[in-house]
Amino acid sequence: MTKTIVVKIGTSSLTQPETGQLALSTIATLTETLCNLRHQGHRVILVSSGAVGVGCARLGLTERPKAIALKQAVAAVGQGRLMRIYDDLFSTLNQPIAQVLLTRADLVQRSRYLNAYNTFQELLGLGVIPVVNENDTVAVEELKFGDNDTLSALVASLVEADWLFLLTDVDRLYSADPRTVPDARPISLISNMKELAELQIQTGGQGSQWGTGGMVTKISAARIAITAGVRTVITQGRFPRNIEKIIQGEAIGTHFEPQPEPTSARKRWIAYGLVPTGKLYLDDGAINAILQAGKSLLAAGIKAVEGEFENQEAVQLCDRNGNEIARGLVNYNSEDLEKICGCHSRDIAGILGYAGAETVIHRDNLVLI
Ligand SMILES: Nc1ncnc2c1ncn2[C@@H]1O[C@H](COP(=O)(O)OP(=O)(O)O)[C@@H](O)[C@H]1O
Ligand SMILES: N[C@@H](CCC(=O)OP(=O)(O)O)C(=O)O
Repeated sequence: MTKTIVVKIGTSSLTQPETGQLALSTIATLTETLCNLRHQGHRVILVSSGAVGVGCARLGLTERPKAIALKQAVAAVGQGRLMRIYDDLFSTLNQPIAQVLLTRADLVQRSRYLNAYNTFQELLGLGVIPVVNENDTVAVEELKFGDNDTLSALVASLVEADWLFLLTDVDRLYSADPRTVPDARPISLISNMKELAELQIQTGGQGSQWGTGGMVTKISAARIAITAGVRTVITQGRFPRNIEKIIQGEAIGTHFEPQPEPTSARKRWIAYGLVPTGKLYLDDGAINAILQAGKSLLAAGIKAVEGEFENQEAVQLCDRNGNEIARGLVNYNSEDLEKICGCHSRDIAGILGYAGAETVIHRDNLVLI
């Protein structure tokens, strides 16, 4: 049966750790593997990091740049070279590819989100393998994916993929960073997010020298993907042929089982496509009503409002300690919400001088995180 498969490869797998030079044999094997998957009839998307790493190698820089403008310039150098290499290898195997560079803003606006969806569908329908990266050269700090783990999960969610493979430089997820904790326990399967929370995995710092997010962004990417019904696997990039073995049922890497009933596409867009612009702190009654009874959020349950936002923007809903429990689209801007928080719905019109919505966030616009 045709499956949609998203494969993300990180800089740590694409380059030699010692020299920063490209790991050509890995890239070639990855290319062959993805072509095999295409021949088996699957729809394939590659999310490839490496623009900054390859740009650095080209320019003789020995460290990942920290200054934003320099990083953006280096990415512009590296992205072209990266695509040339992919195009050479895929063309040798007669496989057409396409470059798709996205920024966060492309997924925030509903019309652009749907446009991106349509473009992916066309490319996949044409038998093309889209090669996706963040458009690092133009991305502005406030509207960035920041790491390609998140980007790949959002792409997998957008196209409703069956599989997301996060290829990295460790063979799987461990209870702690195996580089610093040698007796860390390997984890093969995570059946749901509650189980993940109970495992209390330590993720340490930033990841490898050239990587961006480390393990923490892979775990949050897995969370986004499984909510969309995408089975997610963290496995080693050095052995791309394992992708085929995993699809055939071999227990390699760490598997995150997809949520049995995926959240609807619109709610996923609210939860992960949009960038929240404020926070609402809720009392225990409101938290219960949302979590247990699936109710809408009323002004009476809001203890405090943080940030500046307009009506219909996305906000985070938090407990008293600031832990996020849900996201939603607000029916009031932050200024009005400050005035009515803690108040009964019947008093809103009197306080604001107009009859607004009865709910602050209607349950159709509210998603549990
Ligand atoms: N709990 C953990 N299990 C496995 N690896 C971990 C864990 N915590 C941190 N890491 C580190 O995450 C690194 C991979 O992240 P990163 O360097 O960002 O890779 P990539 O470039 O593939 O995105 C590993 O090299 C490992 O040292
Ligand atoms: N967009 C950046 C990669 C960002 C990123 O997430 O890198 P990595 O942690 O190596 O997957 C680049 O192409 O260099």
